[in-house]
Order: sequence, then C-alpha cells, then structure tokens
Amino acid sequence: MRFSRFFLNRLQDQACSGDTVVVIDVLRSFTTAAVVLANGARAVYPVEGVATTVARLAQMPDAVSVGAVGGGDPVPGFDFGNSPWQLMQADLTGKNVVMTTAAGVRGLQRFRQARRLYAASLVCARATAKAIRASGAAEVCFVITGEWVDRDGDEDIACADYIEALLRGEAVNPDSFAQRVRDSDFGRRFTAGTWPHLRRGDLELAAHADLFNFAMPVWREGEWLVMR
Ligand SMILES: O=C(O)[C@H](CS(=O)(=O)O)OP(=O)(O)O
Repeated sequence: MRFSRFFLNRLQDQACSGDTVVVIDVLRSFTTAAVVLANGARAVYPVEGVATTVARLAQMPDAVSVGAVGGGDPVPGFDFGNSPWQLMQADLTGKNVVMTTAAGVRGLQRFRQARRLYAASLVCARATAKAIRASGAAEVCFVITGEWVDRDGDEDIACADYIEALLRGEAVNPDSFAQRVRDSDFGRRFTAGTWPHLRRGDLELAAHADLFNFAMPVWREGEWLVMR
C-alpha cells in the first residue's frame, strides 16, 4: 500500500492520487460526525456553506442541524454547534443530520469524486484502517484539514500517522497520538478558557482513540454526500 498527504489549506500545488482518500478532521468535524452516528442518527449529510445548508434543511424539515463557522463558533439558529460533547448528550435516534463546518466538510466536498472516500478522526481510527484494508486499497491519500497559518494541524497529522502505522502493520500504542491531539495548537485552545465554544469535553472526546468501532465511508447520493 502506498501513502501520500494533502494539506487542504496550503496554496501550493499538491497531488492527492490514489483509489482512497481519507479526509481527517479530529477537531472537531469528524469526531462530531462519529458521535452523531453513534447516538443513533440515520445519516449525516455534510454540506458546504451555510446558505446551501439552509436550503438543504428546507428540503428535510425533520432534520437536525449542526454547524460551525471558521474558528468554531456555532451557526446562529442551528440546533447544535460542532460540539461532540454537546451531541454526546443528545438522542438522535432515527434522525437525519445536516452538518456544515469550515474545514472538515470542505475537505469532503473537495474530494467528493474519490473512488473511495472516508471521513476520519481518532475516535474511529482503528476501524477506518480496518475498512481501508478490507477494501483492498492500493494507494491512500490522507487529507489534513486542521493546518492553518496559525495552527500546526498536528491533531490531524497524528491521526494520519496512527492510521498509516496500522495499515503498515506496525504495533502501535494510540496513547502518544492522543497526546499529540491534546498538545496541538488547536487542541490547546480547548483548555485555555478563552474560547467559550471550544469546550474541554470536546477535546477529551476527540482524543479518545478508538472509542467507536465503525468507519465513516462517505457516499454520493445525487448531488449530496452522506455518511451512514
Ligand atoms: O468547529 C471547529 O472546531 C473547526 C473550526 S475551524 O474551521 O478549524 O476554525 O471546524 P472543523 O471543520 O471541524 O475543523
């Protein structure tokens, strides 16, 4: 199996070749999406942009809305912010969830044509590696969504390192990768006490390696993407 990395927020030309694209967003989109699915949601629809999300919600009047803008503040009027801690306490049994976020969802939409597309985070990392191996993937591209000019994105790089190590068959302990999530530039904002919408509970969940034993393949349904 061959591996490459693509940094979503870098301007220079980068290639993301291969049969499998794994978009990683540990803080917080795909930790949130995993919690939503674990809490019984029927489906998560990742939609780019608040206006398009509002239009999608108008087509699905019973859907639950989850969203945040760049920096992590919730979208006003939505049912939930991009907070796994908040969603962990919600009963979402049978619900459709429409989700918009500034980085993770954008990463999925950018690679929506990939032959096999996964959303991944540390909470489902081992299951993601298992699913990729079972698919017979030959070349895997990891998309790092959390690196910005003011953030190292190491929470996502750590997750990519962990999944790649598992796919290489290495015997790895997830603890050091979880610690990198806590120590990352963005991770530290969740304990600084100066970002009211970035809760310590979100970070603790996001750093809980292999909390869930399912992967999150992303499917195309007409013009929409969906995770089930
Ligand atoms: O809501 C979040 O935690 C982040 C904020 S930002 O876009 O990284 O500033 O969004 P996400 O898409 O989950 O990375």
